[in-house]
Formats: sequence, C-alpha cells, structure tokens
Amino acid sequence: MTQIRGLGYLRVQTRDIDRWRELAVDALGFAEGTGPDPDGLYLRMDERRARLVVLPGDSDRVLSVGWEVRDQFALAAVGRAVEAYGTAVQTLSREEADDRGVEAGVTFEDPAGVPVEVFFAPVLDHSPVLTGLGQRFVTGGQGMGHVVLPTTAMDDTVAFYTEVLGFLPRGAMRLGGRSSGGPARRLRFMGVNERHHSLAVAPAPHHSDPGVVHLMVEVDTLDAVGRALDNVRGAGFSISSTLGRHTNDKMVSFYVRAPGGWDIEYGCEGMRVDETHYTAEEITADSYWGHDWSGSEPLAAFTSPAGTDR
Ligand SMILES: Cc1ccc(O)c(O)c1CC[C@@H]1C(=O)CC[C@]2(C)C(=O)CC[C@@H]12
Ligand SMILES: [Fe+2]
Repeated sequence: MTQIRGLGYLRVQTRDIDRWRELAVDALGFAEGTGPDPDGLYLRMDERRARLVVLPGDSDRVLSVGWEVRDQFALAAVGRAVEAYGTAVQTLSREEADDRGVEAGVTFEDPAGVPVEVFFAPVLDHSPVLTGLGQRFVTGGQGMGHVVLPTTAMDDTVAFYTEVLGFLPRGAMRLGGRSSGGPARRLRFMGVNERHHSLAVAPAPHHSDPGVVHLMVEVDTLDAVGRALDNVRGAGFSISSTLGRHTNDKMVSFYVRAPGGWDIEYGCEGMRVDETHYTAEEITADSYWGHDWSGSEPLAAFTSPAGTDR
C-alpha cells in the first residue's frame, strides 16, 4: 500500500522569472504568494503557502518534485523503503524544510536522476487565494496535479515508483507504433489517489534539462480553461497542444510552453478513479478530439543534441 498521498509541490529554476510570472500569474491565474527568496515566484493554488515555486537560476530545470505523505511515520517508512532499494536518502535540513514550508522531509534521486522529495505537514496560509480567473484549482485529496517525467531508464524508473514508492499503475499508451522494432515503448501512468495519474514517465533517448515534460494543473470550470487559453495566446506564449479531451483521465486541457522548454497542461473535468473497480488499461489514442501537437516546439529530452532524431 502506498504511503504517498499526492503530488505536493514542484520546485523549478529559470533564467526568465519575469516571463514566468506573465505566464503563471497574469495568464493562468495562479495566485502569487511570498516565500523565503525575495526574487522567487511562489505560486498558490489553495491554502498551501505555495504549490509551484519558480526560483531564479542560470539554467531552466526541475529542482525537486515534492510528494506528500500523511505524517512522520509514513515519511519514515518511505525512507526505509528507498534505502532498502539501495538509493541514498538524505533528510532535509531545518532550513530546507522551512524553505519548502513543510515540517520535515527527505530527498533522494529517482533512477532517472530526478530530485525527489517526500514530506509531511505543509504549512498553510489562511489568507484568501485570489486567483486571476476567479477559478478554483482542483487539489485537496487529488493533490496538486500531475507531472510527466522523461527517463532514460524506463524499466528501473517504473519499478522504483511502483515497487518502492507504491504508486499504482494506471495504464499506458504505446509510443511510435509498431515500426520501431524492439520492445514496444510505452508512456506509463501512475496514481496514488483519485486523480487518474499523479505521475507519468516517458522513455527519452537522453538525459537533459529541464528534466520534466509537463506539469498538469486542474481548474473547476471549462470557462477558466478557455480564458486561460485566450490569455496565453494574447501574451504570445507558444501553444504546444490545442484544446482536447484525453481518453484516459477524460480531462479537457491545452498545453502551453513555459520558459525553459517544458509545458504546463491546464485542464478541467478530470475523472476520479474508484480503486474498487479500476483495472489498468492501454489507450491507443491520447485524445477523443483535439490535442493537436503539430505546432509544438520540440522538447530537448526527445531530440538528439545534434537535432538528428526523427
Ligand atoms: C496521453 C496522455 C493522457 C493524459 C495526459 O494527462 C497526458 O499528458 C497524456 C500525454 C501527452 C503526451 C505528452 O505529454 C508528451 C508528448 C506526447 C507523448 C505525444 O507525442 C502524444 C501524447 C503526448
Ligand atoms: Fe498530462
């Protein structure tokens, strides 16, 4: 049984914090909070102090993916499981925990080299969450949303999240058709709560920044998704995928390219999984309609450094 309750937070660094603010606050309607770094962007979605933290840096990359557990006992159990697997686990220092607004946490690398943090007891900010589109973000028991991570070690990464951290398989999608030869490559979805997937992992030919494919956040109305889409287009952001409805989590979403070469997926109407009846399925199309990726700027992890891939 998994100890992980949901995606808690995502911390990234960027060379262009001003453009990030234009995207997240002005266009997507995240509420801006404050945090320890006066130059950082602390984005609120709910009563948490911050869910998405964007810090100034000299490159664009993921700093940590934060997974939430119930309490100190669950945190200790996760730490033991990861160490038993042979992965070094470090406890967040007092200062690091304060920085993240959590009581305590641990950190380790997943097999793809992504910095993972597991924490409990986030610090709340009880002031009203003044979102820019009047929307509510769907969080609570479903966590912050989902992340898709690229990995050059697909089997190890899936084994780590499922067998060590206890994520539940929530289906897959074959990539590249049958022509590629060798074993089928699949995008694999995993969940820890009613949200269909809190994590997906995608096979990538090589390791590179930013180390994340996309972050999905869910809002409560289609109108908010539509307004966000108008806003990002008006502000000159690149639309990686048009609006569409996914076949697995039933979400209606679009994808916008964030500074740093990864996407924010912004959607609504995601389904809720009832584990009493759920079985993992393989989808054969990413969407019922829409989700035209043809205008997408390439992601570094899926193109060779020489630009010779596909
Ligand atoms: C297939 C799917 C279902 C639900 C999701 O939330 C979701 O993000 C996806 C995958 C979207 C996926 C992607 O993010 C990177 C580029 C991908 C692999 C494609 O080329 C098609 C599907 C795309
Ligand atoms: Fe997604």
